[in-house]
Amino acid sequence: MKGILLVEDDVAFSEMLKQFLVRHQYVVDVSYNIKNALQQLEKKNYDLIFTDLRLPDGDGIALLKQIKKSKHAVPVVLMTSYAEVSTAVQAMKQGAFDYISKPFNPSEVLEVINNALEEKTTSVVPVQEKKESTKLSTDFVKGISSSSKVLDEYILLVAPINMSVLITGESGTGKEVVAKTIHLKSPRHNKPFIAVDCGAIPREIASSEFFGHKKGSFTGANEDKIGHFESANGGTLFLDEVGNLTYENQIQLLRALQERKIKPIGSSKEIKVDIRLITATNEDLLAAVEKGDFREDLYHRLNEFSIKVPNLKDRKDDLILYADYFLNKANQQLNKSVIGFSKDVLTIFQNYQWPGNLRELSNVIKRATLLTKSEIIDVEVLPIELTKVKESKSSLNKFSTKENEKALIISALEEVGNNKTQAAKLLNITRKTLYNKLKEYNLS
Ligand SMILES: Nc1ncnc2c1ncn2[C@@H]1O[C@H](COP(=O)(O)OP(=O)(O)OP(=O)(O)O)[C@@H](O)[C@H]1O
Repeated sequence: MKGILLVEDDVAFSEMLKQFLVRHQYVVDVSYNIKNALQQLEKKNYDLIFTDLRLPDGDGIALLKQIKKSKHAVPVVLMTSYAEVSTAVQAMKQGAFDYISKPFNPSEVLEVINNALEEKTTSVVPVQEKKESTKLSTDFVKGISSSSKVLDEYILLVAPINMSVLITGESGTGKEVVAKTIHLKSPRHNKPFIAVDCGAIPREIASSEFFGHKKGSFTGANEDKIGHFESANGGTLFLDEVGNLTYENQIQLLRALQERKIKPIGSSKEIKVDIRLITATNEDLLAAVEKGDFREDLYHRLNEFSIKVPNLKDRKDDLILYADYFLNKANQQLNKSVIGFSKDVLTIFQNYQWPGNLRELSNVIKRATLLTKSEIIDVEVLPIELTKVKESKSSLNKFSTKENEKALIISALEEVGNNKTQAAKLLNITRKTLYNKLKEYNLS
């Protein structure tokens, strides 16, 4: 029987989930905090870890990082509330297998577990091998749509020039891939490319993360630490989610960029640094400047050249190209040999809005590749949000009276366990519109 470690401090909830998993033939241990979870992991080998994002002595991402550092290649699934989904997406970048939002849908829990366990047994790339590979690769696939062509042109134009580049675009459009490609096409390509997620750094340690510190300079500084600026020296520093920097960090960043020098915390010596800065955001930074949340001088310093990465829904000509690319990648990762997509699947792909952009496409294809038992990916292995949107949309067109709209909203809410965000997605309307309609129809 497969063993699962459940890390969750809500005792009632963890007990309920444990019972559910035990009923499905898993052996389950529960830890209520990170410390205990790490002790458990020392004692026993688990097949899967299910961890809450918020724990009394840290967050699930800290636990994830520790596990990834250790020799156990155990998949980690994060449990989040809906408000934390963007953090969970970041966690997946750090190596989490998947995340699942509370309240849970039982079949979703079992599906995620099956995927994670299957992935563990079919994975063909040993974790160790991945870690040791230091060569940076981007796997940048050039699109064929007109907006992709403009994107490629801009990348080639700016790469050789030492300008700061601000990359904008929705989440999952490929901003980090664009940043790496610029670095690889620049004269700095043999030097480090350091990517930092500004949204994931706790504000108390941000200065030390950027500029480093000396041993003993503050409680917990047990050894000297090199900051990201110094690590990126000679190369490129990529700051993702730059809009999340605190005002204080913005000032420090601006100073470092202007003076081209940094001083680690607790050190009296300044260090010269030569970095090229690339930043990315999915927020409207100009609006943040207008509101006074982001410094205007820093904005101009970062935005010497800007590149907007288009949404997937605006480059539908590229869709099949990327779908094929992600299918090949999934085949390699999962040791499968799926050859393509059914016609219906391609139609659904073309009609879907892809709010999660290329990342969502990649995830959908990976899951479908894993689930499919035939050589062709067909509709039944697509996640519900893709297939239901089609149905809901067509029924929305058929029924335009208020009564039917009300019925449609009720059925969408029932389908997603009353979760408003998911229901709005299903109905293809914004959450705000959904709330307005709930009020209008007295459906609280
Ligand atoms: N041009 C591309 N060629 C191949 N794969 C791509 C391309 N663009 C994006 N991807 C893939 O899509 C996924 C999302 O890309 P990436 O992480 O760069 O997006 P992002 O815009 O930085 O996301 P976020 O805003 O959440 O940080 C990754 O798996 C990436 O490998």
